[in-house]
Amino acid sequence: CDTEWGGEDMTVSAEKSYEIQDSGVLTFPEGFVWGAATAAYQIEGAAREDGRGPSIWDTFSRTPGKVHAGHTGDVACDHYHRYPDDVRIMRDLGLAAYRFSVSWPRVQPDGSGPANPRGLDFYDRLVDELRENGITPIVTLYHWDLPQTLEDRGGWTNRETAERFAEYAAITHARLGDRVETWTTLNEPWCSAFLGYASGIHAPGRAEPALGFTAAHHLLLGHGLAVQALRASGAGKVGITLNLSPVISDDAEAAAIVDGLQNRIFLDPVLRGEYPADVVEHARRFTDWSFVRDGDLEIISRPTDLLGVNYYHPQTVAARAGEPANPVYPGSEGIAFGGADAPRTAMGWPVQPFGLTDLLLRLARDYPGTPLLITENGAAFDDVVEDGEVHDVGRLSYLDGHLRAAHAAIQGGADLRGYLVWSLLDNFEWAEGYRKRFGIVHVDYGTQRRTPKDSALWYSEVVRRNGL
Ligand SMILES: OC[C@@H]1[C@@H](O)[C@H](O)[C@@H](O)c2[nH]c(CCc3ccccc3)c[n+]21
Repeated sequence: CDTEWGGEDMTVSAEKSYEIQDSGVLTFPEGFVWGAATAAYQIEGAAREDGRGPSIWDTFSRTPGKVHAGHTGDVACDHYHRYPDDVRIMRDLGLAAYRFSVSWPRVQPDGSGPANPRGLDFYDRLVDELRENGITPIVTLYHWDLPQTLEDRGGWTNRETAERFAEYAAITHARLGDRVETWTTLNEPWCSAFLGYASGIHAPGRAEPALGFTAAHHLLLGHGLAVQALRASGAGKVGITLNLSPVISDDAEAAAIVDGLQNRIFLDPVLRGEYPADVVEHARRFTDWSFVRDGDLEIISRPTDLLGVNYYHPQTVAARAGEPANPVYPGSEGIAFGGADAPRTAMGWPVQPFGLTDLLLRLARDYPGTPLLITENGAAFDDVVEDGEVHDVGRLSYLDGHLRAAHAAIQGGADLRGYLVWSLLDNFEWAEGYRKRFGIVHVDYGTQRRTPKDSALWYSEVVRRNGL
């Protein structure tokens, strides 16, 4: 594959530097962590129960036209009440770990001030249920459900939100830290900033390119302040989860712009303590970066113990004169997106497992010393329940290919510690609502019946064997 990286000469040789083994037995390292991932707003429901306050996704999903068919997270998978059943499914599948997010508006309904004890009580119950079933909890503190009250004050475009986030982190760790060892601060700040504030595609639905950069910085500052708060509270392992995509292009300049806006704008501040110079320059037409204050980058780059990697597919781009900017990549005029020659998932995303190997090897090369954890990888396909079974061959094949790609990266020297499939359950897929299913377990939203799909049964075998 001819993958171009941005910045220094990152061209991966045209010849692959690795081989994805597509047959035979593959064994993962001893202690490799196998699990699944979800997020609060996507599965919990109970949107107004036990004192939970409104989040920007409660507001956004009620805004006409923003979410498919006006779907909301009011009920979702009713996980708030059905979590014992869901934990039992994970136990029966033999999963070792479960990544879930804590709902900030459950813990602090207005995003600040004293904790709502009943909100924390739910996570107490969940963590205890997981540990009683031999499953390690991995907590995401922020998976997009910002308390609406904070958005009313500017949300992530307001620096104070970063400070509120650190307070929320401290409160949550104080309650759960004796039983939760692994914490990630943010899930995908790129989505929060560039889907939420630059393009309006996600909550809070603001569409001003400049705000994407301001929000990105305050999200990163919130990450750094939360890391400080977690360390002060005695946290074990702390990290951040980023959605990262290798960029495939014949045009090095287009590749560098997209790689910078998607990947390096977050990787470099967190792992190198600086914004990439080419991105700073590129964004000058939108922002003067005056929101960056002395000392911010030192806070943002506080040492962490792991990097959560969410990978779904590469970005294929080409230079094309006259192409309008892609709103989630401010300043991308003249760059055409898409065009990968590959099978597609139900999201229209290309199935290109080699992109995961390329990504992991690039991280190992450019950001050495940071243990990696695949915190999300998975696929949506249109599933059908037939006689109580779901033969999701497309998803099973996607997962098989990506596990082989992950194994190739480990063989190539990547320090990959685990893999968490997205997602345990079919759930609320943001702007797509419930029409896109990523779960290895099917959810009938009318009855709330769970049905492990063929991919779940296959994955359970992979976990048992620690390999393919
Ligand atoms: O779209 C599948 C999953 C979401 O359900 C997760 O909540 C989120 O963490 C997540 N990130 C990505 C890649 C970035 C992306 C997210 C949403 C829409 C388009 C791209 C895919 N996913």
